[in-house]
Amino acid sequence: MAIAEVEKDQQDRWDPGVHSYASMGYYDADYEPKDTDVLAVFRVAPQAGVDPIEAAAAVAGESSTATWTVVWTDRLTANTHYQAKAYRVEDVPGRPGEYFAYIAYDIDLFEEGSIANLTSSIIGNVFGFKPLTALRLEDMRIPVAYVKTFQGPAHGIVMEREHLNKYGRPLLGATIKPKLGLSARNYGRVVYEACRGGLDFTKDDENINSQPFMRWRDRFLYCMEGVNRAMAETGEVKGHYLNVTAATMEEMYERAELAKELGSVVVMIDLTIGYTAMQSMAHWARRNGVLLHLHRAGHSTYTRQKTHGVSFRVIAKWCRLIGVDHVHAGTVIGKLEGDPATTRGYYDTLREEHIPTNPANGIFFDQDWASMPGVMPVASGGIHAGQMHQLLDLFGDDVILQFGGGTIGHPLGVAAGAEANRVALEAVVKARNEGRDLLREGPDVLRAAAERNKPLEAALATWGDVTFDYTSTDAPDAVPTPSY
Ligand SMILES: O=C(COP(=O)(O)O)[C@H](O)[C@H](O)COP(=O)(O)O
Ligand SMILES: [Mg+2]
Repeated sequence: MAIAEVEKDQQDRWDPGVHSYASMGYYDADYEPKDTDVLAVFRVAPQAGVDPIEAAAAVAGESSTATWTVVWTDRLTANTHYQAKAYRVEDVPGRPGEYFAYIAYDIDLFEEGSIANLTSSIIGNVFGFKPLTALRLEDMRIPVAYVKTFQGPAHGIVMEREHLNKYGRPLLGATIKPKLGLSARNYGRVVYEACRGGLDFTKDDENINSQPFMRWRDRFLYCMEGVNRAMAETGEVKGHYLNVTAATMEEMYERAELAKELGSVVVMIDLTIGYTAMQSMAHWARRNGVLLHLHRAGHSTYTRQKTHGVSFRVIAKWCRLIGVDHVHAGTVIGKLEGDPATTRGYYDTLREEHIPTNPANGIFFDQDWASMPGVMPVASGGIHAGQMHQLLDLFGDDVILQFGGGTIGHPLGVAAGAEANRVALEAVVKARNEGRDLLREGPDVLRAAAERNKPLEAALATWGDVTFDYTSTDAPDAVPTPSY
């Protein structure tokens, strides 16, 4: 069924049959969004011949109350109240055939504190709608009234630093490699070496759960042995993100309980477990005083392409509401996708209290978090000590810098790899605090530190020139600041 054309649709709103979504009230250019509305901006690519306004109205309709034909039961409801309204439709600069559709949803459409419910509306059916060739959810404004119905981060950045007693610098971590195949005792040895060498955290990889080569209970025991020995030696709080991702909630709770009993300061989940499971684990983490790390496993399948899917800035917002303490948010300079401006937008979304509209960073709406604590972003994926000055310049202090290969691949061993990262970090933080220009002087600062530290010297010699220079797939469009 083709969607009817707006201008030809002269039927009465309640005549049976198929009307344009616009004429049914899902487009209203005069609508003034209320402070309590949930707002969304979609990138809409209509099929040839489909009017962009009607496409936007269809997105509003299919993501709120509408179906393809008039239904008389609408008249049993306050239908104009419940209808989402597309209130602005604009060309995307430089991208013919793509439009930004701004849509307002009344807060009454959503269950309090439920990302499952929010997403079943906003990204429920509409991405498969035939009149569109592609659709992308670019950004959302979550109104304070709705923010207040969510728990938010189990602890947040401030409390995490207090638990760990670590201030004034980024935290350091490493993902244990190889990703799969190590036995539990060897795995625990890597944890110990990396933590005693100077890292704050080590981490299970996203696909480490409970496989035949290493069952979860054995992993937990040997990892915590490594963490405890490293804490005793260094006098610092250390942690290993014990991944509790499993097939059922019951199994995840069982694993998390053992992690807590063994004294772990942190547990980990993967995005693949789904929003409801993430929320359950965030509540568990708050109740039990254990930090919650989230690996965004799988996100690139729907975040990376500019024309279809969901921007990671929206996923970041959902994660803050859900209540994780850490989430991977990109490195810009590492092995995985990350446009600098777009990535900055993710970091702001996770950490700041109030984020103003900023099209240069892909931020379409003002977002007020109403004192909800910030999430610690994690920069991870193909980074090494030779980039420490760039990482500090890009992300500042409230970030976890994770070097998996860049610790465990060190030619002098795992502890040396960790030490190289810690020495590099402390050298660039000191230089920054002395007012030196990190981007210009960073390489000299690192070289000077390497003269007094063999592990850093070896790290720079091994990886100093390694970069991943590829074109980003998701740079922001040149959008003028909206004035909704
Ligand atoms: O295993 C790694 C990194 O290993 P290494 O440090 O050896 O490259 C993580 O899974 C990625 O960082 C995920 O990507 P993102 O952080 O972008 O979600
Ligand atoms: Mg990984």
